[in-house]
Amino acid sequence: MKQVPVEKAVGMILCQDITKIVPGEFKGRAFKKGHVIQKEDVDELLKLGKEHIYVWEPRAGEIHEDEAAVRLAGAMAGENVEYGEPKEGKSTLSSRIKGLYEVNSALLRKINSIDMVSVASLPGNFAVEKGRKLAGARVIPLVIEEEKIQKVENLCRDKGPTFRVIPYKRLKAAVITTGNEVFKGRIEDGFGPVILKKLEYFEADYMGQTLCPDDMEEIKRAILRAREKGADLIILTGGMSVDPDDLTPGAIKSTGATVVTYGAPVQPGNMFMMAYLESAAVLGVPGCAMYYSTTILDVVLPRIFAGKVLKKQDFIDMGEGSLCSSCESCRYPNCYFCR
Ligand SMILES: Nc1nc2c(c(=O)[nH]1)N[C@H]1C(S)=C(S)[C@@H](COP(=O)(O)OP(=O)(O)OC[C@H]3O[C@@H](n4cnc5c(N)ncnc54)[C@H](O)[C@@H]3O)O[C@H]1N2
Ligand code: MOO
Repeated sequence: MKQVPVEKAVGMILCQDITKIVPGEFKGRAFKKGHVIQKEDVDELLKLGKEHIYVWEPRAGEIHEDEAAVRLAGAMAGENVEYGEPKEGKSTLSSRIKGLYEVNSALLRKINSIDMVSVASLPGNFAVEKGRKLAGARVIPLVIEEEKIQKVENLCRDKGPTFRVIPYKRLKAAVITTGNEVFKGRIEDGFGPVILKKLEYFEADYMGQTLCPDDMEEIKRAILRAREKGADLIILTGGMSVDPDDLTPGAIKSTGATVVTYGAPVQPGNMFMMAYLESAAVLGVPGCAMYYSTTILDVVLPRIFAGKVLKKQDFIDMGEGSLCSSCESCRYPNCYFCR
C-alpha cells in the first residue's frame, strides 16, 4: 500500500472503500475497494476531501482491513451465526434463526484486548429473531499485521465459539392460576391470557390452565399433576407476596422441588420464585407480570426455552440494570433491563 496524490492515481487500484456522507440524506460507499481509478473520479474524490489516496501494494505479513474483518467474523461465529461480505472494513454477524443469543464474554474481552481489533456485540442472553444483527467485527487500521488475526483465530479455536444462537425447544407448559377471587368467580382471570401470549412466542406445547383456590394442598396437587402429565414448565400465577393468603411459594416447596430462588433483585419481579421439580422448571410469577408488559418473566423464559438450567447466581447477576424505567413505549429487549 502506498500513498499517492489523487491526480496521479488514475489507473491505480484503490485499496479501501471510500465513504460519502451528506447530512440527513446519505451515508454509504462512494468508491469500492479494488476500483481502478478513472480520470472522471478525480473531481469526486477531491470533493470527498481526498487529496491523497492509498493504492494497493501488498507487503508480507500484512493483510487488508476487509480480509481481517472476514477472518475475525469467521473465527468468532458459532452455531446459527452467519456473517457477510465486509463493507467499509466491517463484517456484520447476524442470526440464522430465532433463538437465544449467547456471548462468551471472557473470550470477547480477550479478543478486544488485542490492539487494533474491535468487535461490538449485543449483550448475551438476548432473545433474537432470524436475521437480527448480532455483532460487527473490524480492525482499526487499513492494513494490519496478520499475526493479530491469527491470535484471534487461535483463541477461538481453543475457547470458542464467541457467539452462538440457541434454538428454542418445544416445551410442554402448564399454567396454574391461584387466588380465591378468580377461583370463586368474583373477578375474571386476567393472568392466563398474558402468560399464554408469552408461551405462544416460544411455540410451547400448551397443556392448559388450572384454577386453584388459596389452598396449599390444592396448589401442590395441581403442580404434581402437571408434572405427572409431562410438563417441562409449570407456571404459577398470584399469591407470591406477604399476605396470609399468599400460599404459592409454600406450595411449590411442599412438592419437594429444589428452590433456586425466592425473590429476585429485579423490579418488576421481586417476588418471583424459580424451582426445579426433577427436570421441570417451576415458576412462581407475582402479580406484577399481569400488569407490566416486561418483567422478570420475559428475562427467564428465553433462557428456559433455550434449555438452560438457571442457578441462584444468574439471578444475583441481574441486579445491576434490573430496575425497569417503565418507558412510555416499551422497547424491551432493546434496552438495558437485566443486561
Ligand atoms: N406489604 C407488601 N405488599 C406487597 C409486597 C410486599 O413485599 N409487601 N409485594 C408487592 C409485589 S412486588 C407484588 S408483584 C404484588 C403482587 O403479589 P402477588 O403475586 O402476591 O399478587 P396477589 O396478591 O395474588 O394479587 C395482587 C392483585 O392482582 C390481582 N390478581 C392476581 N391474580 C389475578 C388473576 N389471575 N386475574 C386477575 N387479577 C388477579 C389480585 O386480585 C390483586 O388485585 O404484591 C405487592 N404488595
Ligand atoms: O414481584 Mo413485584 O415485582 O416487583 O411488582
